[in-house]
Amino acid sequence: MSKRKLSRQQRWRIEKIQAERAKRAEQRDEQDRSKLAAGEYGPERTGRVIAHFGRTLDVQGAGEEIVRCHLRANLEGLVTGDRVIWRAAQDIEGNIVEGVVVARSDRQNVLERPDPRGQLKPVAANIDQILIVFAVEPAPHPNLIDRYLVAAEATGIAPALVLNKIDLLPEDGGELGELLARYEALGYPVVTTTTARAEGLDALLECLAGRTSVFVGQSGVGKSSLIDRLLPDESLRIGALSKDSRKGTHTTTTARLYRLPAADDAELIDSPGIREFGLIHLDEQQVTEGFIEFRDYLGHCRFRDCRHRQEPGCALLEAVERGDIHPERFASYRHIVDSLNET
Ligand SMILES: Nc1nc2c(ncn2[C@@H]2O[C@H](COP(=O)(O)OP(=O)(O)OP(=O)(O)O)[C@@H](O)[C@H]2O)c(=O)[nH]1
Ligand SMILES: [Zn+2]
Repeated sequence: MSKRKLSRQQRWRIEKIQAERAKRAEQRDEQDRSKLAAGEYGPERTGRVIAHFGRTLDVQGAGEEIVRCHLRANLEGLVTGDRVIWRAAQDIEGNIVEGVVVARSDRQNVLERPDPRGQLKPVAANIDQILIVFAVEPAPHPNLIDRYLVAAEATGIAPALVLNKIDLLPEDGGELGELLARYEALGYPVVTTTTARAEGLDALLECLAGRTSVFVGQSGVGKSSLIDRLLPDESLRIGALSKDSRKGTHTTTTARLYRLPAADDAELIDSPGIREFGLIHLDEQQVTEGFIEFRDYLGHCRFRDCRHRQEPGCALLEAVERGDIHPERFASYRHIVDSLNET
């Protein structure tokens, strides 16, 4: 009895909070509308979302300025990396004090991850490449690299492989050298790095230049260390935050975009959610198409519904037989497909 009463009370409270929140949003939107109508906001400008906190965003304009903006009520689901149209409010001296985002530009692509209820939610947009980081220690399992590659291929964002901790690599390159050569032969860019030497990041900087990248990869491979080295200047990182967002830094786990002026305006988007990206759920077709060297053969099996297991006339099995598809990649494909049914 008392339990029911309590839950009704709780429900009432939740409804009340939601109603208040909606009312506040409506009021702010009303204010924005009248300010926009009164010309209190300046002309439309383009910008990029570099961090977001609910309905509040940090937007970087064409210059270096970062402006705390809020959203028009009709705009939902903006994420870090989105390109937006915004308008600035200025104080009497002409300094931009805040802004309002009025529209979102079309996305080139979007990275998604499941929320706690298992529904896919966007976490970042307009990314040029996914850097899959692995290391000499802990040694990578080829399956895991393939899994990341498949997940990257499914997003349509170009993957590249980064082998870190090459200071721990034996002189002859060992097995990893062979593994890298295999991925290079498939056409994937491969970069080797170390945070232990001054010049260890040169190749990485080159690969980052002029583009927007995200780092993904298993724990302990050195993603944080690489990012620390790329953004050595603390102020550069904090520079990505406008004044009041600094207070709330630890309360947000959303993605953040960093600019690296030293590398031809390379951009990095980082967040714990993105780092776990390889572990998203995929279906069998996505996995099959995610092995890029299979693409030439798909559709050429004798049976249209071929599962590429032991069917006669399977174009993939024949390609493995001929040595056109590496047996380890094929084994890895099997392994990943089989694991789909376990989750
Ligand atoms: N020898 C060597 N060690 C490195 C290198 N880069 C990073 N490490 C070490 O590897 C360990 C893990 O590095 P992190 O940067 O925390 O790894 P991470 O990928 O960010 O891990 P998560 O935060 O768990 O995702 C640390 O002890 C680093 O000091 C490297 O190039 N060479
Ligand atoms: Zn087949």
